[in-house]
Parts: sequence; structure tokens; C-alpha cells
Amino acid sequence: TKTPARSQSTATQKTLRVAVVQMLVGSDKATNLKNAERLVNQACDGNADVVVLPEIWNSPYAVDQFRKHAEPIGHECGPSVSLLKTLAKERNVWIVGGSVPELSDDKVYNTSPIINSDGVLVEKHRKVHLFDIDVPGKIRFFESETLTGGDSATVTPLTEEHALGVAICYDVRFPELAITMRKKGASILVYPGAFNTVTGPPHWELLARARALDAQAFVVCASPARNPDSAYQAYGHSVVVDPWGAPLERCAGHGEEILFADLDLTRVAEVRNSMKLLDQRRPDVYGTFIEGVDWKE
Ligand SMILES: NC(=O)CCC(=O)C(=O)O
Repeated sequence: TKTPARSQSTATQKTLRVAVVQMLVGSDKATNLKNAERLVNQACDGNADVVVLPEIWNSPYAVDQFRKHAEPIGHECGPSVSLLKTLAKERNVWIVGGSVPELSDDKVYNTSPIINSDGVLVEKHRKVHLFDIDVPGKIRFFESETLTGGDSATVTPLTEEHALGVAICYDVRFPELAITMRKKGASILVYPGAFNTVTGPPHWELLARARALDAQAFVVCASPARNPDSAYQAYGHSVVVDPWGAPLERCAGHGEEILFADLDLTRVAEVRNSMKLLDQRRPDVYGTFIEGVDWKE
């Protein structure tokens, strides 16, 4: 079953309270799980409808660690996703479970589990664009050394009128994916992420705002807190952006915290009706941009 978010019922739901858990991630898996449990409970105490965790929250963000921390995510789930399913049911809350390394047919994916308020895994997103980057003297990171990329856009109904699109971190750089999620019905795009201190300052918030404008949707970007003991320095600064491109509330700092944002869902239709971007596209001038996508609403 895909139950609606809980604060109001189905079609009448006008606001959605999102809690972005910017958690500290370390090298000990058991500690990471305990930390996630504590913070998800804290987010629920703050009346969240949807709790969002960051990218790779059960393991260090390092290519040589992913397989070691990988778990099945499906009919059977490992301890990380099982914990989130239990919490979602106990607290009657939706959880976009950041991402964890997923083991499937001996391959490892960077996968976001999406769990409804009955504790059911309703969907999962496998990171489509692997983070392969080489900025000389600053950062070199190749997820493709140990991970396999996913091959689909992920959208799941949340209320009768609104659906969640979920993609992961580097995926945020690709407007095609954001617009594909919109075309599949998403009005809230959630990106668990783990940008770094090189690309984060110039790009993170700008990309979140750009995707909000491209898709005329809410964008929720969740980062881990910065861990001084980690080889990979996460940027932090989790942020929520409205469909008009404006950050909601203040964005987070780089320490551990929970960022709450109340999404006024009526803004999606208002913005989309005031500028009919999909209908106004001119594929006769620049092609279809995404093969097979019919731009008209
Ligand atoms: N984990 C990631 O995908 C990081 C993406 C990132 O930092 C970027 O600059 O893009």
C-alpha cells in the first residue's frame, strides 16, 4: 500500500513538514545506525511528515568501503533499511532513507530506499550518474571503481496530488533527470547528497535552485554533517528550495542538525500555471533534449 503522508488526509493535504537529517557519519556501522535512530526519532518529535537522510549514512563515503557495508534492499533488507522500516511504522512517518550501498547479484549500487508510513519499502532509487570527478590538486573520486549505476528515474506517489521524485547527489547536476521526474508526476524532488568542500560552496545550493526552476518543483537536498576524522569532507548545508527557486528557511550549517521545512504544496500549481514552461518549449529549434519525451503536459 502507498499510504498518504499523515498530517492531513489525501487530496486535501496542503502542507508537508519535511525534516532533513544532517547526520554525522563515521566508520563504525553500529554507531551510524544508532545515530540515525536517535535523529529520526527527534525529527518525528518535531512532527515531520517526511524524514530525509543523507547519501551513504551507514558507511564512510569511500569507494573501498561500499562493498563492505552493502546490504540487500528488496523483499529482504539488511539492518540499515530494516531499521528505517521499523522506525517509519513505529512513528507513522515517510522516510526517504538517504542512501546505503546495495548488494544485488554481486554488484554494488548507491541506493535510496523510500519507505511509507506503514513501514513498507515502496520504491528504491539507484544512483544513475556515478560521481566520477578529477579536479587536479583538489579532489579525485571515482564511484565507478566499485559501484554500478542505476538505469531509471524514480517517482512514487505521496498524496493523491503529489509525488516524490528521488535521485542521489551527482544526479542533481543533470536537468534531464529532474525534468523526467517532473514528467513522471513529481512535484517534490529529493536528493540525498554528500557534496564536498571543493564543489559544495560554488555549486550545491545553486544546483538545488536550478533544478527547482527546471522542474518547477520543491527540491530537498540532504547532506551528512562534516566529520573532521573523515578522508572525504562533506559540505553540509542541507537545503530546501521552493518551486520559485527560493531557499525555504535558512540552510543548515556543516554540523549535525535537523532542518525542518513546511512545504506549501499549493505553490507547485501556482508556479506551473504562471509559467507554462513545458508547453512553451521549442523542440523545433533545439530538438527534443530527452529522447522520447513529449514536452507537452
Ligand atoms: N556524492 C556525490 O555524488 C558528490 C557530488 C559532488 O560533490 C558534485 O560536485 O557533484
